[in-house]
Amino acid sequence: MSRDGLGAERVAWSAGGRLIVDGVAIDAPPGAVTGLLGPNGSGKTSLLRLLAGVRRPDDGSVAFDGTDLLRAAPRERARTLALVEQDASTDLPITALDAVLLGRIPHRSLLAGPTADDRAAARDALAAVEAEHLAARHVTSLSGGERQRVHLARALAQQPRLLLLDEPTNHLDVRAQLATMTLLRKLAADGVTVVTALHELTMAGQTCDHVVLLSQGRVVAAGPVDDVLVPAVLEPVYEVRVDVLRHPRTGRPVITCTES
Ligand SMILES: Nc1ncnc2c1ncn2[C@@H]1O[C@H](COP(=O)(O)OP(=O)(O)OP(=O)(O)O)[C@@H](O)[C@H]1O
Repeated sequence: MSRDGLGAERVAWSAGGRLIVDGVAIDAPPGAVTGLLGPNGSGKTSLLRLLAGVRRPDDGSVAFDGTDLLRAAPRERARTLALVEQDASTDLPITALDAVLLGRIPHRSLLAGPTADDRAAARDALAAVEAEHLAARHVTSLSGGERQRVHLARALAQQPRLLLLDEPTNHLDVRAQLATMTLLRKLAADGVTVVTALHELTMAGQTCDHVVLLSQGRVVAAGPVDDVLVPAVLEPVYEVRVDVLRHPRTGRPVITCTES
């Protein structure tokens, strides 16, 4: 496969005797933010873990910039992609700076400690998520939102070409949510391929270029936000009444949901 960005085909994974991810195909181009949407249990987290190589699919292929990610060595994969997991927890008694420095490991020789460049990259990553002030704090003492920023910083320090995120804003206050989505847009503008699971449909409408909508482990719609974030597509999947308004300044979709 030779196209740029992420290309997954026929990805399937079963667990507990059930097909959880059912023949999923995804195309996520570089320079774009692709949103992964779908109701609870539709398979977003499972799919992200398969794409990241945390789990191995039972079937299908996952390629990035023409390289087969499923066959890539773990270190090569860690230099290519970073996954920001939902509610990732760390019980290690390490500081936030040390947690972010973990993101530098794929970039240095196995036995070497962090270099001055690694420390600078880690501090830059903490600054990018407005968490410099947390550098010396133990991660176990951080709030949910603070921890979420540190996990994102760890992924940024990894300097991935493919960034996969699982609901990266679910613990963040409104300002931090907006800052995170602005950061994702900036990373995409710098050429990173960004794929993020989201629950907030309006946030997806304001931030994403493309969206992939999952239901019961299958892709039920994929394409530009204006094609997918429409009542005819969303209502049967979420089983709510959907109205799509236009944001007065951005012109992008604002989605309101009411009980059907
Ligand atoms: N290891 C597992 N064993 C059995 N079932 C699993 C396993 N992992 C996930 N599932 C099931 O697969 C389905 C999809 O789960 P997944 O976490 O991928 O959904 P999701 O779309 O991320 O959901 P949410 O929006 O609630 O985070 C769920 O029904 C879940 O219970």
